[in-house]
Amino acid sequence: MCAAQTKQIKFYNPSSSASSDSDDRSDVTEQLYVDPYAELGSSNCCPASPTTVPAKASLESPLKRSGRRQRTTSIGNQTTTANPSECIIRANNRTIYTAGRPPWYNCAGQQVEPFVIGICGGSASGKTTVAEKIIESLDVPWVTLLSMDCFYKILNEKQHEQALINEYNFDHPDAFDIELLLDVLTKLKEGRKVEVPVYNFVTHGRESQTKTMYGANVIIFEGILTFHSPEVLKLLDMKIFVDTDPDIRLARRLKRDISQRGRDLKGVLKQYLNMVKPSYANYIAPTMAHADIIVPRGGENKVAIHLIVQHVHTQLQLRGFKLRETLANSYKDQPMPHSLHLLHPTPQIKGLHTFIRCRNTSRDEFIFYSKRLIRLVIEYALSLFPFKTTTVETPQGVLYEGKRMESRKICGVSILRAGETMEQAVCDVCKDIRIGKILIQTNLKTGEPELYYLRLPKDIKDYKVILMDATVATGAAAMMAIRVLLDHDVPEENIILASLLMAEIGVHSIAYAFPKVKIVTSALDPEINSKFYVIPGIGNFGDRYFGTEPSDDY
Ligand SMILES: Nc1ncnc2c1ncn2[C@@H]1O[C@H](COP(=O)(O)OP(=O)(O)O)[C@@H](O)[C@H]1O
Ligand SMILES: Nc1ccn([C@@H]2O[C@H](COP(=O)(O)O)[C@@H](O)[C@H]2O)c(=O)n1
Repeated sequence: MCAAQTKQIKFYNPSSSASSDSDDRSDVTEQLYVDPYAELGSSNCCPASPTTVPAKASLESPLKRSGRRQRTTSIGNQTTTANPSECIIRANNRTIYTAGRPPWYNCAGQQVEPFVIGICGGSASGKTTVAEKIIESLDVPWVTLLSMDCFYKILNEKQHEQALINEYNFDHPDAFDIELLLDVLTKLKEGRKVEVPVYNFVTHGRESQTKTMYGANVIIFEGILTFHSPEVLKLLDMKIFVDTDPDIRLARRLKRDISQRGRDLKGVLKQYLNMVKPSYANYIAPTMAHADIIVPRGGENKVAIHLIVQHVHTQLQLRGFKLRETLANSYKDQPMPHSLHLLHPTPQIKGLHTFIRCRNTSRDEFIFYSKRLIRLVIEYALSLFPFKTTTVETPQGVLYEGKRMESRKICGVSILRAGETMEQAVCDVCKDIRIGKILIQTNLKTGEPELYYLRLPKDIKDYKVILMDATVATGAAAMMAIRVLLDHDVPEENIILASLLMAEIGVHSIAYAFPKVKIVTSALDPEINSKFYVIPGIGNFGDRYFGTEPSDDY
């Protein structure tokens, strides 16, 4: 194939490889993650499926079922997806699969601003290579690489003809759609969703599809004129200029443009001498003055990369990334929030808890008594939705003043896998309910929750949502799920979090970050242990319910 090279946004998540207990990931050493909402199938709703899928299937199947675990092609040293809508899964010649997205908000549930690094330098100076080296050494989850090339303007017919004979100046600032670029970068910095154009160097045009992208912990923005616009400069937290000898740049460019961008020797030289070289002198080299760091020799300059990485780590530390740990150590001895709705601890409720908490309870009994409790929790949750007064006539011809739920648009969203055990109850009590699923797993290396899979009704913002998880410890996973719902425009006050058992700390964390979310549970436990299990607790609810081997000691 003539390398129809598209430079596009890339998503990196190198840290989560160790965490994954799903999929055949023995060869996973570095993972890339694509926008969870757009890429992992947020648009479709699965019909109400009151299933209790066995644990392993439940964990493995979402990615496989969605058919998104696909290979990519590697062009030159670039990583490109065969189809831009697929996940990017190859880097450094190692096969990788989609991974989870770590928290993108702080303990208060607010978005944390990403750290934005701008990399500037002449064409083929090694900007992309430096960016990739930084990402490799950073070992930080959720890093995004965005190229300025995505923002080349769409050419008119005349300009396109000029481009084909190497007479269009792609190195002039006017060649870029700065307005769009500013809009995208600003939104990304705010953690908002953006559509980024995908550029094709062979056709000199944009691909028909765009790439959906959300904010990240670190965004690297690279391009020949990244320091040209004063507005863009203001968005950059760190500015790096890659300074490589012009002869080396020309040699690399010749090789690359001929092998990857469908050019010939004569054309590359003509474009270089008439436009690339003068533009470098006029517009690119002068912006070196804005740089915080100048990196001679590009990607091979290990000392410079090391210093950059150290600085980024310090900055990330300041932004606060240890969410679960922070949550676990907050809110000690605080009064319980008003948003908490605890089932009255009647002897019956206590009796059910006694069964499910006892370590000797058989699996059959555990399921039976859990289901009874779950049903009570769900009924209680439903009672918190708004009701209106209504009058009906009884068979005796007498009027009865009753209540009806104001809206029948209810959606149950389970946090997989334990939350899935609550779907049956919600389907039993709500006719025509929609069901969504969110798979969040803990990264065993970082201890943080990570978002792996998402399936929500397209119009979820119009629904009242019962978010279900069997147990809540620090509240980190529930917070992530709530954040996802908010990002899908579900009003906070329309969310009820329903859980069998919660740790007090988890209730505080959720209530502090999302005070309008109602929290319903059948029991509150006072503590969590160092592994973030609720104490006294029920053990690992998923393992006991699905009969799987304990995934960890608790
Ligand atoms: N230090 C290096 N030694 C040899 N080749 C390099 C080096 N850095 C980059 N290259 C090659 O030069 C070309 C341009 O590098 P790239 O990082 O894509 O530059 P830019 O993003 O500035 O255009 C690529 O083909 C890349 O493999
Ligand atoms: N249709 C196009 C668009 C851009 N170019 C050249 O690409 C260079 C920027 O990309 P780098 O990866 O080298 O930074 C720039 O110098 C343009 O001349 C092109 O040839 N055709």
